[in-house]
Amino acid sequence: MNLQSPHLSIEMTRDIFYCKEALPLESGEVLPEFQLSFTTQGQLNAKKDNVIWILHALTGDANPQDWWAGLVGEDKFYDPANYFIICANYLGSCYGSTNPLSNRPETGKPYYYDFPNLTTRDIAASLDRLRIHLGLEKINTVIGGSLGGQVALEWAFSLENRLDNAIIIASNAKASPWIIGFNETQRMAIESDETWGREHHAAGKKGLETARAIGMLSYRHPETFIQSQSETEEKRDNFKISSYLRYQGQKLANRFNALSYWILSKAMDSHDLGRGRGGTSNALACIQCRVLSIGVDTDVLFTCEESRYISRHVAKGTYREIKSVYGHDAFLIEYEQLQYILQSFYLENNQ
Ligand SMILES: CC(=O)SCCNC(=O)CCNC(=O)[C@H](O)C(C)(C)COP(=O)(O)OP(=O)(O)OC[C@H]1O[C@@H](n2cnc3c(N)ncnc32)[C@H](O)[C@@H]1OP(=O)(O)O
Ligand SMILES: N[C@@H](CCO)C(=O)O
Repeated sequence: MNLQSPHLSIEMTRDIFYCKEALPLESGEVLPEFQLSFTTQGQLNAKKDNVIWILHALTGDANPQDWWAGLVGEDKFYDPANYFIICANYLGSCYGSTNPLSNRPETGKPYYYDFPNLTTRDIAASLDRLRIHLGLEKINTVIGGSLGGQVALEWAFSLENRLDNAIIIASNAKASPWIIGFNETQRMAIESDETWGREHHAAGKKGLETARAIGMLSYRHPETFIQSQSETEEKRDNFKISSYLRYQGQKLANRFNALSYWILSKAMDSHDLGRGRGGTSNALACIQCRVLSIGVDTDVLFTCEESRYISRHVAKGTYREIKSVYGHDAFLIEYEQLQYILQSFYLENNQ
């Protein structure tokens, strides 16, 4: 009797894609070369129709089994036994892809503050280079939340009939002034760090702590904190929420880089699927694949209305909603609802 699980053979592969061809950016600047760190799990099937490409949010990395553990992995909804699952760290991010701390090919020294501004369209274009390198002519699904949803939507537009499904969670077709405002206050916090401007890998680290604390307020909902951070004693100072936000700031600053945060938050701000394409409604109408747009009822950053807008304007759109106390970040937490919504979507479309 063979008691060995077939899943034992499913290992995650970590790799680096080196692109030696220049990448022209929307800003007019050109990246002469770049690298992307990426992971794959599972195998491409004979029909080559089981590619699931996962797109991470602002501070995620190429390992969705880590930050989307309830959805990706053995016996999870996206099980490598059935799918060929790919996730790449974005250009600009500090988890193994070309970012402001990478050496500039022309000088051999880090870019630091000269790293070019990126847009979600540029990030999608860099991912497409990786797709071509891997020889994938067809993608079954691109799926991502927040910044990941913005990049997924851009990529869905340019992939045309090479993509079957785009799943866009807690995201939008164009950054709202509200989102840009939140990101601007976070960049102001980074700028006010006296180390910002220095050519050092830790420049802006203290400012990044404050930036994350501000960001956390927008990633949650007042009710989240009523439930988790309310005081049980009468107090005049040293509130739980204060230590929570300080802790979250330190936790992020210890694992992420302020220059990358700056670049990726700017990419989020400049996101506009309709730029140069006659506006968002025209651009959405050109997307050929099925689009499942998922909102979170308590998301105060990317509103449900922005998610509904996507499904209303694409040719083959579906809207679903997660009910949660967690606000925007519910897409990283509410696995049961996500799984139910995804399962229904694929079943409704006979997949
Ligand atoms: C290499 C890498 O790390 S890859 C990147 C992984 N991360 C990502 O991809 C980003 C996406 N993930 C996230 O944004 C988050 O992890 C989420 C949304 C999924 C969950 O957020 P969390 O911070 O884990 O949850 P939550 O808001 O409940 O905070 C819990 C933490 O706050 C701490 N905490 C809670 N209340 C307080 C308080 N009053 N004072 C101080 N600390 C507190 C808890 O002890 C816990 O600490 P821990 O993270 O060290 O275990
Ligand atoms: N919590 C997310 C940002 C909001 O989508 C992240 O850290 O990537």
